[in-house]
Formats: sequence, structure tokens, C-alpha cells
Amino acid sequence: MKLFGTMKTNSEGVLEIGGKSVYELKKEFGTPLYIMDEAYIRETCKLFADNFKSSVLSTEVIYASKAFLNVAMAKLISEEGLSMDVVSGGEIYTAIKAGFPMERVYFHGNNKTRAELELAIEHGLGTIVLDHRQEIDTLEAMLKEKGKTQSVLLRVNPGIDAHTHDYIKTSKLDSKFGESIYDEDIYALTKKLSESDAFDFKGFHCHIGSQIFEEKSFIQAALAMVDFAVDVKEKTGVTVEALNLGGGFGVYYTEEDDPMELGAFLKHLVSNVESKLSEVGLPSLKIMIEPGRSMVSNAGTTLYEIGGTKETYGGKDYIFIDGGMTDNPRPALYSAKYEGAIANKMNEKSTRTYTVAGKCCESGDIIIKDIELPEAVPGDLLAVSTTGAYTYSMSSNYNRNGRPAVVFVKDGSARLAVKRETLEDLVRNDVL
Ligand SMILES: Cc1ncc(COP(=O)(O)O)c(C=O)c1O
Ligand SMILES: N[C@@H](CCCC[NH3+])C(=O)O
Repeated sequence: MKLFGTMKTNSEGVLEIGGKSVYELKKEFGTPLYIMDEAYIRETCKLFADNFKSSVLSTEVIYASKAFLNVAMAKLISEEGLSMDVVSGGEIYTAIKAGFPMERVYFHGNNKTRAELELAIEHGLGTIVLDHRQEIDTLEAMLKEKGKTQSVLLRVNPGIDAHTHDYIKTSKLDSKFGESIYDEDIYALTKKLSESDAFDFKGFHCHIGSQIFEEKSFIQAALAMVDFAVDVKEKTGVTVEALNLGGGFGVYYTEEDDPMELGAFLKHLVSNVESKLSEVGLPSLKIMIEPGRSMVSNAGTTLYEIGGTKETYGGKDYIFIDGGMTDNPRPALYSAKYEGAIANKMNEKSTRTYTVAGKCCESGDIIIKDIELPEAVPGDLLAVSTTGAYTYSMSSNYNRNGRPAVVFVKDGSARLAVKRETLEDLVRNDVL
């Protein structure tokens, strides 16, 4: 298992994160447990801020909170001076509860409800990223009724078919997100946005997909967006002030993944946009990015207790853990792969090939297939690394399992960010 951030093996051969051994964490918070390496998240925030900048363009790093969000995380992002993207009333409400500066919030989504739009308007949410024509009409009517003007971007689809899992591609021509830049109506739509009193039209947004490794796909999309801004200027006279280039930067989960070196990539992205703008003679504009996964994934580890092992007649040897697809649906959903280790036997040799199975009533509840580990016994602790993104945020109560607690660890101490769900929590909304 590759170690990230402050992860290390201590002198007893036990995994430590943020200066806390997994034994201490287990004792204090129980398992399963989401452990977030706070120093590493902050370091990554700084890496983005330090490298996605320009002497001629204004820049903004917007954390895509869908990857991992709770009040503690929203506070961290606010402290690091970054902005945040949200896609639901729940994410907006979390930002409000955290006292997040609402002018730094971007609201996305292909089907924002009226109630969500109301919440956004009422709390002075900075920018709404419009998805399609009907939504434009709905929001315009709402704003006119209130006599308000709202900053908006329009999500467009530059048709870049990036190489990733089908479920997380977002920019194909038939994608459910955004309007296509190849649709001739896009110019009339842009003109309408720029002329409406209800909107302060800033520009366009695109996002080509998630867990993408090719620098060229991002650069291609960014340059296509600049070309589109030129087109818009020529055809409508509207000056684009901002381009939000989305997120999607791929991360390491296993040796099969070869992520871009983020600092260098971000510098290339900015310099490519700078040169393109001067080549096409567009005035400087603001560029934004929206990293989610690459901000938090490698900073998260899930800790489980091994309840038992089973050697099957069919030849497969299982390790049973006290969590599974409820705290991490990604293997079942996308065949996602993870690395893991027996966290109290970090220095022991691997002697067995195991399949790590969760406790849900599903044969597909497998967290890791065919992993080489030392002999496991009940009571051992299994760490699964790189689980910071799209695990807690996609967790469920399937089989009425409670969601694990989330802790932030840093400099030898751990603070609870989200409490473990209790049995009482599981029936809280049931009408008795
Ligand atoms: C609009 C938008 N922005 C940002 C992201 C963040 O993507 P990632 O977590 O891959 O960086 C997503 C998710 O794919 C998205 O849909
Ligand atoms: N949930 C997906 C990513 C979706 C990205 C958001 N549009 C994953 O775990 O890989």
C-alpha cells in the first residue's frame, strides 16, 4: 500500500496517520472509520493555489465539495481561502452552517429544484452555473419576481471525449450536462443571458469528466473554450469575462494509475491559456478550476476491523470487514480498485491472497479483489488507502448500516468531524 501525506509505519509496525496510530484511533472512535489527513489536505489546497496562478489572468480554485463535504471540511476550505462548488440544497446548507463565505460558492446541477434555487438566492450564493434553457427561464422568472440580479455562468459541453469510466464522463455530445458549443442556438442563448436584467452573465463553464490522466484532454478543452469565447464575441458581441474549466484531475488508487504531476500540470494549463488568449487577441479573463478528487482522495484512509476470514470450497479466501459498499460504493459501482494493508502488521510479509468482502447482503460487496496480505486474524485492522473522495459522500445506509465517523488527524491529535451514526439515528425519521 502506497503511503501518502503523513502516513507512516511506526516502530511497532503499526500504521500512523497525522501522528496517531490506528490502535489509538480505533480505541477512541471505533471502526469503520474515515481518517482524513488534515495537514495533507491543507498542503494540497496550497499546491493548487500556488500553481494555478498567473501574472496576467485572475484565477480561482474552487473545491468540488461533492468529493467530500461536512462542516469541518467547508471550514477548512474557507480557511485556505479557496472557493467551493455545490450541487444540492444539502451542500448549500452545509456551507451556510460552516459560515462559508457565500459569495465564493458556485452552484451546479442539471436539475436544481426551485427550493434549492430559493435557498441559493436567499443566502447570496455567489454564482449559479446554469445548465440548460428551461432552467434559465425558471431562474430568470424567480429573480425578476424578487427584483434581484444573479451572477451566472453557463455550462457548455465542448465535446471532449476523455478517457475514463463511462459513468463519470461528462462532456460527450449526448451528455446530460450543459449545452453543446456546437449547437447554433448557443449564441442566441448567450445573448439572452447577457441582455437580461436578472443575470450578471460572466461566462462559461465546462467539465470534461472525472479521474482523467491525460494533460492533453484538459488543455484541449481549455483551448476549445477560449476558441468558443472568441466565437461568442464575434457572433454576439458579448465579452466573456470568465471561463471555469472544471475539475477531473486523476489520482493514484493503485499502481495502474499514473497521475499527472499536479504542480507542473497546473502551470502548463495556465500558460497554455495565457498564450492562446494573446494569440487570439482576447483581453485577459478570469479562469477557474474545480478539483474535487485530487484535493482529498489521497488524504483519506478507511480503517476497518477484520471480523473473520473464510477459506471457501471454491478456492477463494475472504477477509470480512465491518464495513463495505455502504461506506465505499466505488468498487461495486465503477469496479474501482484500491490498495490496502493490515494496519497492525505493516512490517509482516504478505503470505496470502485475499478478497476483502464487506458485510452487506450482496455478493458484489467486495472492496478489494486479490490482495496480497500477511495472515489475517479476527481483531486485525485493515486500512484501505486513498478513500478521501467519493466514499463518505456516496455512503449509504443499505442494510441499515450506520455511516462511520469521520476524523481529521493532525500533529498527533484527532478531532471528530462527523459522529458515527447510531441505531437511533437509523430510525430517526421512521414514523413509529
Ligand atoms: C461540474 C463538476 N465540477 C467538478 C467536479 C469534480 O471532479 P473531480 O472530483 O474529478 O475533480 C465534478 C465531478 O466530476 C463536476 O461534475
Ligand atoms: N462519484 C464518482 C465521480 C463523480 C464525479 C462528479 N461529477 C467517483 O467516485 O469516481
